[in-house]
Amino acid sequence: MAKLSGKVGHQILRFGGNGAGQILAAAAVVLLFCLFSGPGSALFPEDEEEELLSGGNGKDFETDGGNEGGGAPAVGKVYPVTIRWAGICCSVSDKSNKSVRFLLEHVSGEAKPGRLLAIMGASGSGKTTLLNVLAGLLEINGRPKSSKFYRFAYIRQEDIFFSQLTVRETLSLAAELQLPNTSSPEVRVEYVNNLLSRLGLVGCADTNVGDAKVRGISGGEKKRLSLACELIASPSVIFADEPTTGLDAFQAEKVMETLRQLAQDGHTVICSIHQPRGSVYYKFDDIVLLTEGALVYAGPARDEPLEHFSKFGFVAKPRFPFSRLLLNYDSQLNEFSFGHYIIHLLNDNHSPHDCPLGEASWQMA
Ligand SMILES: Nc1ncnc2c1ncn2[C@@H]1O[C@H](COP(=O)(O)OP(=O)(O)OP(=O)(O)O)[C@@H](O)[C@H]1O
Repeated sequence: MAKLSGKVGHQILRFGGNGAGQILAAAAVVLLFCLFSGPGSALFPEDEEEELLSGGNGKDFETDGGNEGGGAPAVGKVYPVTIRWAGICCSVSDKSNKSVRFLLEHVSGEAKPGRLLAIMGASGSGKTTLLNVLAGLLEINGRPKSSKFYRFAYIRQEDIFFSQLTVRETLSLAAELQLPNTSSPEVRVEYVNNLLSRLGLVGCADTNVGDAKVRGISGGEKKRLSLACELIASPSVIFADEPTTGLDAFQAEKVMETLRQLAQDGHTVICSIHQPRGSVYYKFDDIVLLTEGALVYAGPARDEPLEHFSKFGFVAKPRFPFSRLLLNYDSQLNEFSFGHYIIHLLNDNHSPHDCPLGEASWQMA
């Protein structure tokens, strides 16, 4: 069984001030970019990790494709990577080590290149925990976090930028630090222009990023700028933790459309999401549904989960054309979001502990 070793991640740092302080702050930002934003996400094979991690149920975490020849892949080239996981467990113990709480129990699934996978479930169901396990930020089945055979990007809920740089300056700085020294300034400028265009950031390219005090670009633009900075390292896999949190419907849809586009460009994209609107939900290719750390569905998105659950006698009614299946639970109308729909099913008939491998274990009482 896994022990949750705590989250490993980038630090959140803010800089401000004027004059010399500003220059020092900018220098600090450059240094921090080197430390935290460089091709740091790009991890390459270590001999001891060539053997795939193995748990009680056999292989529990496995990747196909990637950088098989070893060494860094060429900049700009995205190597297709499939990630499969089975029997993932994750637990935390209290300080005295007397009681153990399972955050994930025997969770399985698959993420493929060219497809956008959403990890869905109610608040506290284990979405971020699973994302962190898959991204190698937590221990897996009691073993230290694994090295990856491929480049990956992790987009956090909080966006970390130097507020007084423009979008173009932010990307140029990231490109300066991440592209090989051999690339000429002209190549880097063209690279940045391409990224601005690909991520829909041309219109705000010369706007300051801004912060809570000084208005800058919108939340959705910040999220797309985060993606743009990460894309410089040509990640095979993109992890995004709740990428639509805090965004209005329009911006949320634009961010998800960008992620869908990146999947179509060959990246394997995995995001966690709490309660997507119908218009966002229909961008997903695959979903993993969790409740209380247990898997209740892993497979194609769209109408297939509904068909799956209808086999067990559960039917969700549409309310709006663009948000069917995906509403908050409304006891008067008896309509459910996916998360609540599944919790209802579990509470009535099962405990999550009866659900080791999703589909196979689902039987109506
Ligand atoms: N380091 C930790 N120590 C103890 N409990 C933890 C730890 N990390 C997560 N948890 C607990 O595990 C459960 C799942 O957390 P997680 O953040 O994965 O949920 P989530 O589905 O992403 O929720 P949300 O949608 O609210 O972000 C929660 O009850 C949380 O309190």
